[in-house]
This record gives sequence, structure tokens and C-alpha cells, in this order.
Amino acid sequence: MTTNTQTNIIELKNVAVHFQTSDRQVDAVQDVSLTVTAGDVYGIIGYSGAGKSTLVRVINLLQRPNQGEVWVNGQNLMTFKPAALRAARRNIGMIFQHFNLMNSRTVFGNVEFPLLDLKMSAAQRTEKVNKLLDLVGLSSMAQSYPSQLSGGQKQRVAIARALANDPQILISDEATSALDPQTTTDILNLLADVNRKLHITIVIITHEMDAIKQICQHVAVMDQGRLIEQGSLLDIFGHPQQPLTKKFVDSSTQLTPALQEIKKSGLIQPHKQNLIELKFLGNSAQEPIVVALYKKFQVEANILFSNIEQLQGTTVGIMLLLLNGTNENINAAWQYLQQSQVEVKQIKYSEIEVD
Ligand SMILES: Nc1ncnc2c1ncn2[C@@H]1O[C@H](COP(=O)(O)OP(=O)(O)OP(=O)(O)O)[C@@H](O)[C@H]1O
Repeated sequence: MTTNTQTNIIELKNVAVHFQTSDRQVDAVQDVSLTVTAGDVYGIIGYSGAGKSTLVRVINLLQRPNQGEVWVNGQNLMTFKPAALRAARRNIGMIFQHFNLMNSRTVFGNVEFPLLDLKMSAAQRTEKVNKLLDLVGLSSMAQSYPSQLSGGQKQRVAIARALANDPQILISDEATSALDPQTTTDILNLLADVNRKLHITIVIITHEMDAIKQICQHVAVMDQGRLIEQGSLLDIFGHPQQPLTKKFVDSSTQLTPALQEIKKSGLIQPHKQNLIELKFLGNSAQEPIVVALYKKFQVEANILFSNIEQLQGTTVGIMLLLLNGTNENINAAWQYLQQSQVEVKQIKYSEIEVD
């Protein structure tokens, strides 16, 4: 017997947010429904202006929606009175791109700040802050000021501060967008640790697929206020449905620049349809396919590009093959590939956009 132990910690139901500006109405979020299960790392990706920040501010009602329902821990926050809402908000930590630290307070003082309102002795507060600074690896900098810290260190302080109230949920609003790639990786690893060790549910919003890929278990894609696609990380990477989702995936696997280079190099011609993309999920071996094409159909397959990565323990591979042979043999090879375990697609010359 299997038991379903997953709890829905966040449920947004048909949420809409409109802003009225002097000359028009901005539909920042339109009819968005999503569910995040407890313990998940849930990523929301979209370009600037897609409505991501507005949507996550709805989760703790910093932004009240014009329409829809907001459920956290099985409770409809829209019905909460101010005191209950303040308590509910303490259960949802937030971190931001620009850290939002108080420059006049030390690292210790910044992390201590949310605890000052609580009934806690100074000794208890000190113990708690020290524990949090240890968690984020900043114990030795407790007496430094934000101006003395690097961007990555500032974000670590912000994470410690966001965790001070022992929240069940942590929302990260473009928290790595101002950081260099290595620091981004370090901060994402820290967030993954926080998720694993403290069982905190994390919602990340970003415009970078690499950040999603590194730690998210589920992904939603947002475009012009709407959620246009959602699924597990593997679903999204393995079978993107919407053109925008595919664009995010292809930019992260480097497929887009590879195709552009191939087109520019003149390796492919408009009238020939012999460039194909293969996608492998799981353990399908790539080498035997190239060998089989030659042995079975005398079709030479030149590998022009290949990218293989591990996503949540599953191999996801993409390969671009340029097929060489008679038209008849290429057709037969194409039929064979379509019946094989791999996903196969013909790339049309006209579909490759070159800047
Ligand atoms: N307070 C506001 N008043 C008017 N328009 C707003 C307000 N806040 C956001 N918007 C508009 O709503 C839309 C969605 O903005 P939002 O900040 O949620 O997008 P985003 O995906 O988070 O983008 P970014 O990463 O650039 O912040 C944008 O067109 C933005 O200009």
C-alpha cells in the first residue's frame, strides 16, 4: 500500500493582480493557480515584467490579489485579521536581490532584528543568532557591518535573518541575480542545505534556468502574468511544451548558441533536411545510435553538438547530428530513429534564429 504523505503548504487559486496606473491597467498576474507541497523547492521562471515578484508577494499577502484565494498550511489567508496575518507572515521568510540589510547594524544585529519583538531573553537571542550565523558560515563576521561584506556574504546574512523566525517557507526573489556565477552556486547550495536540513519549503523566482536546474524539484514558467507551463524539473527539461519554456531550456543547455554557430558556419543548407536533434532521458546510450545509423543504413552521423547533464539523478542528453547519405537512406534512418527510445526532431534551417 502506498500512502500519500505530501501536504500542500501553498495553494494559490485563480489569483489575479491588477495595478491601475495613470493611463492604464496593468494585469500583472492573471488567473494563476499553483500548488507547492511541503518540503519542495519550487522555481518560478520568467522574463523581467512577467509578474513573478507580484505573484510571490501574494503568498504572504504583501500584495493582496484582486481576485482568487491564497491558502497557506490549509488556511485561507484572505480571511485573516491583521494580528493573525502578521503571525502567518512570520512563517514565510523572504530574501531579495539587493539583500535589504540595515547598514547601521552589524551582521549579528541584522540577524537579531526580527527576534527583538519576541518574548526571548538576550541570552536566548544570542544563542539563536550564533546558531544561524553558523548555519550560513558567517560566525567569524558577526561584528562586521554590511559595507564590509561581499555580495555573497550579504546574501548569507539575509538568509540567516529570513530564518530567524523559524519559518516553514522561504521565498527567494531573484536572490542570486546580482551575484557572480560561483557565488550564485554557493548560495543555491546553501538554500538546498536549508531545504534539506531544516525541511523548509523554498519558492525561488528567477530569470535564469541554471538556478532552477541546480536546486528546484518543480518549475513553473510565467509569461505576461500567466503561468504557461508547470511540472517536475525533469518534465520541463525533458518535454518542454511551450515555445518560451523551450527557449529557457535551450539557452541553459547551450543548444541555442550551438545552432546559431552551425548555421553561421555554413555546415547546413536551407534545402537539405539532414540536421536532427536527439534527446535522451535516463540511460539510453548515445553511441550505439550513431553506430546503428551507419551499420543499418550507411548513414554517417556527425555529432555537431552534445550536452549531457544529471538532473535529480537522471541523465538528460541532447545531441545534434548532421546526417550524410542518400536521401533514401536518410529517410529510412529517420523512420528508425522515430521508433527508437530517444526523442528525435528535425531542425529546419529557417527555424534557427541568428542575431
Ligand atoms: N506597484 C505597481 N504599480 C504598477 N505596476 C506595477 C506595480 N508593480 C508591478 N507592476 C507591473 O506589473 C508587471 C509585473 O511586475 P513584476 O515586478 O511582478 O514582474 P517580475 O516578473 O517580477 O519582473 P522583475 O524581475 O523585473 O521584477 C510589470 O509590468 C510591472 O511594471
